[in-house]
Amino acid sequence: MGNKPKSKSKSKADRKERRSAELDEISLLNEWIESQKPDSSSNPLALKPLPDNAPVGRLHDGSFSAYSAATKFSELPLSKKTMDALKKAGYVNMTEIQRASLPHALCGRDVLGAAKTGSGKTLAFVIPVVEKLHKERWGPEDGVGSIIISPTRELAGQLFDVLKTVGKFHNFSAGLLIGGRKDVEMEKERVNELNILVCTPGRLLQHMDETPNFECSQLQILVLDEADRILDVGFKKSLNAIVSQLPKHRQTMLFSATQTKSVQDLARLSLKNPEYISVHEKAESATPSRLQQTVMTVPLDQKLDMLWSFVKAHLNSKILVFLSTCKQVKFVFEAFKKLRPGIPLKCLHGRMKQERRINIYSQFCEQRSVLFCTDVAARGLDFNKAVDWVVQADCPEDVESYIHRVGRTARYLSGGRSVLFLTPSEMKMIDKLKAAKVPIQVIKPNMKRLQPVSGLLSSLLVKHSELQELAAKAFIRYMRCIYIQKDKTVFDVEKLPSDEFAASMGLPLTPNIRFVKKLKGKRLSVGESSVLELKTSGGEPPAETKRQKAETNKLREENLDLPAELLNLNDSQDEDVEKDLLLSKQTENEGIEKSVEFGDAVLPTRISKKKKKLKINIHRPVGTRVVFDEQGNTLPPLARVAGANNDDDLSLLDKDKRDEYYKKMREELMKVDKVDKVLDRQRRRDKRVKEKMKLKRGLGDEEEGSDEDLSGSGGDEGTNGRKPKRSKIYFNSDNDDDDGGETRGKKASVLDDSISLAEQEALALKLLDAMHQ
Ligand SMILES: Nc1ncnc2c1ncn2[C@@H]1O[C@H](COP(=O)(O)OP(=O)(O)OP(=O)(O)O)[C@@H](O)[C@H]1O
Repeated sequence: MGNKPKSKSKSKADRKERRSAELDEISLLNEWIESQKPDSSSNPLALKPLPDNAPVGRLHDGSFSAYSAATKFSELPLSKKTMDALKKAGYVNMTEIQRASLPHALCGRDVLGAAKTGSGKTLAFVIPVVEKLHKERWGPEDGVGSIIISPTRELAGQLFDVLKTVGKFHNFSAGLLIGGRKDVEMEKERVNELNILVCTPGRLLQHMDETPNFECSQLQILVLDEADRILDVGFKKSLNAIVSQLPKHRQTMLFSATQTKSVQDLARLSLKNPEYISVHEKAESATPSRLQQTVMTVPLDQKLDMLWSFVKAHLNSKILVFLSTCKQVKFVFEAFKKLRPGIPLKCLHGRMKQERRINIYSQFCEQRSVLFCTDVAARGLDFNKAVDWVVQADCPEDVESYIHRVGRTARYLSGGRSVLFLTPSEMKMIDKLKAAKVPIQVIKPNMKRLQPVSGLLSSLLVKHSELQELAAKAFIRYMRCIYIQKDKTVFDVEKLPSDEFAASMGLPLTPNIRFVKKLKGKRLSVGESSVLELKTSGGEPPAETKRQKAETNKLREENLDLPAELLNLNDSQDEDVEKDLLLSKQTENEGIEKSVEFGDAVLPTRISKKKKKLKINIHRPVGTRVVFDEQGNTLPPLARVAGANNDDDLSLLDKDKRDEYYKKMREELMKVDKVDKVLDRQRRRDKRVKEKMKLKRGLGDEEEGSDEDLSGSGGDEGTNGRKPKRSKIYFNSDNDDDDGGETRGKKASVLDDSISLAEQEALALKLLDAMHQ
């Protein structure tokens, strides 16, 4: 007891001491930052440039110098708490991007950081985020001080982990806000208490729109990881909406391996004289030097054979396989899984439930396996540094996409390998990669070792109808994806051998691809001479016609306004991307309708060919009713009820006639309603009578101790004075409907004895006939 006050005062003194040390540290940091401010006497906006390779450093007397060549974190003006956390995590030496950007970021400047994949960009922005709040002595009551935005949920989760590592000894509260999590209500209750948010754009916007009192007016730092992707058209609307709710006076940092320099983009974020730090701009290659990259030509109809052979030849590796659409990922995963290659297979795409996505992601981090994925896994993910191979089975949509995909291997100091499959019509991609300083080696596959898989797939598809459906959908989505690609010098859907491709997937017939037919039709209608002209001039692939281009652009715009993952374009990104949050009801419906038009993923069986296809107008306003006639033609609303046809459009009738018509309709409906009510009463009365009779019969049986055993399971169950099972009573009583309430025994005998099997069959056929008429 006596010791208590003593220890209390001791701990109080300790706290006081720690606090004063912290304040000293903060004032030292502020001093340093002050010393870094632009010279106000000359040009107030000019930034003091740091010389190459000369970030700040800590001098022997403990003060900071702007221009000493710091290579270790310990030489930076960082708080002790951050330093301790970095030390604990084993981070000692800085990577190039960290050395170059941290000094700028720590003194509050806006930063545009670019560095190769796997080079440590995450720490380059997480450290300043934590340090800024520490310096401002941020507390729980101060609300949201920093926001880090990521394009995908998995990446957001990963960034959150790094934040937890760096902020381990700080007292900030941080939250991971991503779509697909069910606890949004709980999130809403607690989000106002958070100091640092790591989020995807959709979820952040949801909180901005829906959470009472949620505000970010005190925001100090905004970070966009994979900035070029977030500034892309797919996130345009949500990002604009987010930025409009943030204070203009803040520090903003953008990081990516493929950084944007677009003035428009930067203007959208109101960056103030940002420091553009691109540490590898002068490097020989745009990709990590420890990455061996190869490319080979694979005809489309041999792609699956090649992929299967590759997987079979690398059973002890961790392999990431990129495909362009969710449906393909699903199909290849399901089909290969059934063929049991001898290595665990997994799949990851944006249409999976969030929980499963997280599980798959962490399983793949731990286990040697093959992960089939869309571009949802292309950016930022750091699968425990140990992916051996990145296989791009489908060509990426552009060079940036390629760089991010291959960047999932050869991270930090480790090595890795990648292979890109290109169809003969996509070979232009090689020139583009080389022009962007991607050192890629063209190799020839050893065809002798190719293990054809198409035959196996055919028999699988015969056995599993759901797989056949999936194959058809995957086929159509792939063709559609090529059709809407922007870069027509690489992607030309007309050059693809569609029949052979369908056959290689094991499909018995080529699914109907309406948009390709349309395209071909249009090409022909342009006139042979102009097509010939285009073909002969200069060996370049024929350019798009104006109309075609307009159509493709329209499709892309319509599609890209929605999150790409939702549309399965390249399914990129969260594509998440936050489909449930970003879409207004209208766009959501439009998306569905569009997929009706594109995705007629029906196997062209004889039956479906005969059917006349329904034409659904995708541009009709949401909520309008469409009525189809027997042939599948659309009729004006209520026309069917009125017995009207297309020519007799109600909208053309004048007001009086229309009113009269509606009056007549109302009267008719009231009559029908009356009849319905009478019938319903009758039906209910019958039911009650039947139930009463059943009950009576049941009691009678019990009283009589009937030996009758309808279950046919022997006398014991029926004769022990026990009540027969209710289900049995109901089974027999159903037949009472036809019989007008005859006794159970009699009914049973009617069914069993009085009609022969042949008679029963004839009766059933008659009934069926009557139903079809
Ligand atoms: N200073 C460091 N010392 C040791 N390891 C580091 C250091 N900085 C980063 N790393 C490690 O390097 C790996 C890659 O880092 P990070 O994920 O930040 O790369 P990135 O540049 O953001 O890549 P991407 O462009 O693909 O998003 C991570 O495993 C990280 O832990």
